[in-house]
Amino acid sequence: MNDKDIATPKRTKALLDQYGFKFKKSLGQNFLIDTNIIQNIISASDIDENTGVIEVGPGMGSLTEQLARTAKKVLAFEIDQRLIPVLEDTLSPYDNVTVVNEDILKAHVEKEIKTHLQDCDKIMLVANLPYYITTPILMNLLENHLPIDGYVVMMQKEVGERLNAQVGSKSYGSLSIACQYYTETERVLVVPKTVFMPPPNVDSIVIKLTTRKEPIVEVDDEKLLFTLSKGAFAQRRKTILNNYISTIKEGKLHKDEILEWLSASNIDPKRRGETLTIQEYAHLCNNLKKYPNLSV
Ligand SMILES: C[S@@+](CC[C@H](N)C(=O)[O-])C[C@H]1O[C@@H](n2cnc3c(N)ncnc32)[C@H](O)[C@@H]1O
Repeated sequence: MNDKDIATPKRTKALLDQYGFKFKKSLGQNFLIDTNIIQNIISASDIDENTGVIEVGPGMGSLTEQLARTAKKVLAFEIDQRLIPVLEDTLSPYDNVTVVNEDILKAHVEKEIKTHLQDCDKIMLVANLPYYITTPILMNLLENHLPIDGYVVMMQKEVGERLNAQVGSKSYGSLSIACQYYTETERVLVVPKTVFMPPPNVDSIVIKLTTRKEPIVEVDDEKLLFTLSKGAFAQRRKTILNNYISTIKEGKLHKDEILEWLSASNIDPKRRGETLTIQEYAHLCNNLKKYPNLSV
């Protein structure tokens, strides 16, 4: 770190003035202005000179420049065309960074990894995410089984708590199940609003997700596992039976079969979705095929 780092109020303001840049709230533009937080993110990421890093939303390059100093290569996706000349300027000292001016939800990420990061031993995704699309970004990358070993990502605190929630807790839901199916999750640090320009309206958290080498549960159909866990939380206060009566096609007609399926999976129909472990959802998922009338 040095006094020319981008992640300081002084340098960030100077860049904003130089480029006449105005933040777009709709793109989740809250830039980091604290080098300590960036250092914490980098340390949690276990990056070394053989690591390839993917960054979503480099902004003006505050995190990117520190990643470029630590990793072998950085591949950054930035949707906002106005930031491209700023990044060309701020990242000019580094020849190991590629900036792709694309929407991360539309980009062909796997192809870009093959083109730019194929000679890296390990690939990490490290980002201060645009909060309005945290879940689609992560789910898209996880569901497509991209070759990413882990993720260290800043997001809205409430969403981070849902990703990392344990069974039975208030934040536990279908997002916790989906994330924990693919990764081991860990809370890194809670971040105050004051380290951003402009400060966001919500608190933030950095979460680390380590991709599992082997799935935590064996299921015949991953999508069905997530559909069933979403269905169980359709109305949090309802029992699992009542939620499945409404989410399963013609569930009212086939209530007895739903009861049979729950019983064959050792699930008490009066339980609520938040009390079921991922192993129990996997049971439900693998048993469903025995009940041809029950489709979701
Ligand atoms: C929270 S800011 C982080 C900026 C910078 N990394 C920092 O920490 O200072 C989110 C960044 O994501 C970019 N962004 C928003 N939506 C995006 C998308 N769909 N694809 C790629 N980048 C996006 C924004 O333009 C912005 O630069």
